[in-house]
Amino acid sequence: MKSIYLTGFMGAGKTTIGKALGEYLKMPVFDTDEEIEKKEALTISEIFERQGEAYFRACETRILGELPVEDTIITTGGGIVCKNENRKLLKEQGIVIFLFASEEEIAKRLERDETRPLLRGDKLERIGTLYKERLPIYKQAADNIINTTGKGISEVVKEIVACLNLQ
Ligand SMILES: Nc1ncnc2c1ncn2[C@@H]1O[C@H](COP(=O)(O)OP(=O)(O)OP(=O)(O)O)[C@@H](O)[C@H]1O
Ligand SMILES: O=C(O)C1=C[C@@H](O)[C@@H](O)[C@H](O)C1
Ligand SMILES: [Mg+2]
Repeated sequence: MKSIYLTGFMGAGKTTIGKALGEYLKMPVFDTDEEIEKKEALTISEIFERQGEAYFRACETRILGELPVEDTIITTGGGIVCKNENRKLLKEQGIVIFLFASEEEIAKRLERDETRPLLRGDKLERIGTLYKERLPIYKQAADNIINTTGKGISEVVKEIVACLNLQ
């Protein structure tokens, strides 16, 4: 089977759901953010501060080209779909599942988070701007959309399994 890519906004639950899905399906899971942090030996925030966003985006494209394209779950960074080159790689290499959550739910989930560099400053304003910009891109790049709003992790995992006909 082609690899499964989870996409969506920061806080959509890609990393959390991906790990649970991997356990459920007994499949290996890679998270592009975690892989980049390991490779660079820096946190995402440090990469943004020291090398800038453009460098981080180049790391994302490189890692997409290196991760397995079969029988693997790949949880992506929230901005991976912003580059046309990345959207092409996702479409060619795997099944793309967009984890949707409402803007209000995202704001609630990330209320106390300070790790995401793009949300520094007025967090609600940053979420609002990026959310509106990106929502059509996530939709356009997706093979399947799962609404996670108000749902628990195991419920979302079961919906993904059902939509992939893997049960
Ligand atoms: N379905 C859910 N219900 C409630 N909380 C959730 C759900 N999914 C994730 N969360 C919580 O939201 C927060 C962000 O989740 P997570 O880190 O998995 O998001 P992400 O999509 O990987 O974000 P990023 O794009 O920044 O990597 C975590 O605290 C997680 O526990
Ligand atoms: O939405 C984004 O652009 C980001 C999401 C995170 O997963 C990280 O990749 C980083 O914080 C940038
Ligand atoms: Mg994540």
